Formats: sequence, structure tokens, C-alpha cells
Amino acid sequence: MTEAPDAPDTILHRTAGNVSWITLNRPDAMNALTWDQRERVIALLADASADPDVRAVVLTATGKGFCAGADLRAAGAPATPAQTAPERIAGDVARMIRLGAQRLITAVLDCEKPVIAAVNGTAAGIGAHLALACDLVIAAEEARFIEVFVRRGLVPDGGGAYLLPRLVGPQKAKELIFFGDAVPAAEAERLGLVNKVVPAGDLQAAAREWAERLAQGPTRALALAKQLVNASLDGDRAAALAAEATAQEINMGTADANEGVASFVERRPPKYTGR
Ligand SMILES: CCCCCCCCCCCCC[C@H](O)CC(=O)SCCNC(=O)CCNC(=O)[C@H](O)C(C)(C)COP(=O)(O)OP(=O)(O)OC[C@H]1O[C@@H](n2cnc3c(N)ncnc32)[C@H](O)[C@@H]1OP(=O)(O)O
Repeated sequence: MTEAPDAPDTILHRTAGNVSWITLNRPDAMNALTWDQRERVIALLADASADPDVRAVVLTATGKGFCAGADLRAAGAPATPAQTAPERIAGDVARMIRLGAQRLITAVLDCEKPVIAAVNGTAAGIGAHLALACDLVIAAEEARFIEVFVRRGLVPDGGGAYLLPRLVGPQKAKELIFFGDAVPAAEAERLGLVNKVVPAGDLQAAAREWAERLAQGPTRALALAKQLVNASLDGDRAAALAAEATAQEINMGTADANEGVASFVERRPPKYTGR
């Protein structure tokens, strides 16, 4: 288990049916992220990668918000520019973004298990990017996605200017970033930010259904496929084709790959073990 500060009750965690459920639980603050919570989520994602009994991850939250971004009231927030020399501000905030927001988003992108975001409500700032970095996004009808940074006079961080253009194209990405308007779940689905929109009362069941299907799948093949898709966004065709050939070679060493082929030949359903 990865060591991380305990975030008693503000991050709930359970594993059921080979699915790791990570729940942000500060509903009174729209699940705005504190340092402890962020480190706890990063640790739980690392644990999911390492644990062979975890074959899928669901990230969700309680209350009316999914995550309202960094907790702007968090103790120890950097002093305002007027109180600190510019070079110190640059050193502090850039380092905080690298060591904070960016580590969180990277932990999702690099998690070696499929990660589903079950977005129960407002996802703003890095809270939106936390959802959009997940492999699959299921949103409740009332959910909305807000590139809220501009409302605070901030630059989008936590991977926003990396994720958004890849999801919706550069023009739409800049519209969302420039205006910071709330994007309702149905529009987010139309734009390609969300895979599926369901009534709020069905969100957990929908996430469980997809997560349990993935948890019965060929876990290593799913992890390699996730890496191929993510890497393809940054490379050229030659790199993508080389990577898929290598991934298939690696995957052929798994029991699941042999089970998948054998079950077809033997005319029976496959039974994958995730190994
Ligand atoms: C990780 C530690 C960081 C330390 C502080 C850093 C300071 C800045 C440093 C540089 C920038 C870092 C940026 C960061 O990496 C990435 C970001 O996420 S920046 C964006 C931060 N988030 C926001 O700006 C969103 C702020 N919230 C809102 O705009 C609105 O709440 C909403 C999301 C549009 C939802 O609106 P409503 O539905 O009307 O809900 P309320 O506004 O009434 O909120 C309910 C309740 O929750 C409290 N709350 C909401 N968001 C935050 C928040 N981000 N931090 C703390 N508290 C929040 C809100 O105050 C209400 O509480 P109440 O007033 O009722 O007690």
C-alpha cells in the first residue's frame, strides 16, 4: 500500500468485485480538493495499478458537486502576489502545479487499470480535468463541466490545455477556456467530453455495470490498449504502429490472451483472470 497522508472521511475507498471505488467526500465544499485529498487519490490510483485483484477503478463523489477544483480556502495557500516577490511566486506556484495538479492528472492517465469517472455534479477547474483524464466518463443529467479558471483570472492548469483540444478540438477548447461557461452534461456528451449521461439516480449503477464488465475483461490487454490510445495523441503513425506491435507481443505472454484465443477455438465464453 502506498503511503499517503490519511484523509479521514474526505476520501472514501472500498474495493468490491475487483473494482476500486474512490469517492471524494467533502460535499459542503463541492468536493474542492485539499492537499491531503489529492495525495490520497494519487496513492489509491497507484495501489490500483499494483494490485492484481483490482481490475477497474471508479472515481466519484458525494453531494451536488463532483469536484470544484483546488480548495481556494486551503490553509497554506501561497501568499498573494502583492505579498511575495515575483521570483518566489513563480517558483512557488509553478512547483505547486507540477507537484500537485499535474501529478493528480498524470496518476489517472498512467493508472494501469481502466478508470471510470462517475460525475455526480459540478466538475470545475482541476475537478473537470480529473474527470476528463479518466478513460470513460459517465455523467448525471445535472452534472456540468466548467473551465472556471478564467473566472478567477487564472490560467487553466492540471492538464486542461492538453486534454481539452484532444477531446473537442482547439476552437471549442478555447471557447470553453476563454468564457468559462458551465457545460451541461448533455452538451458535454455531444462535444465528446462524456461517454454517457444518465439520471442521477442511475449513476452509481451505470458506473458499477461498466466497471464490473471491465473487471471481467483481459486486464493487461485493457491497460496496454489505454496506453496505446493515450500515447497515440502525442506521436506519429510510425510510433503508434510500433507501439501496438510491441504491446501485442507483451500481451501474448499473458494467460488472458491465450484464454481468449482458446475459448474461441473451443466455442465457449472466455474466462479472464486479469493475468
Ligand atoms: C491544492 C491546494 C491549493 C491551495 C490554494 C491555491 C490558491 C491558488 C493558487 C494557484 C492556482 C492553482 C489552481 C489549481 O491548480 C487548479 C484549480 O482548480 S483553480 C480553480 C479552483 N476552483 C474554482 O475556482 C471554483 C470555485 N467555485 C465556484 O466557482 C462555484 O462554487 C461553482 C463550482 C461554480 C459551483 O457554484 P455553486 O453551485 O453556486 O456552489 P457554491 O459556490 O455555493 O459552493 C458551495 C460551497 O462550496 C464552496 N466551494 C466551492 N468551490 C470551492 C473551492 N474551489 N474551494 C473552496 N470552497 C469551495 C463554496 O464556498 C460554498 O461553501 P459555503 O460558502 O457555502 O461555505
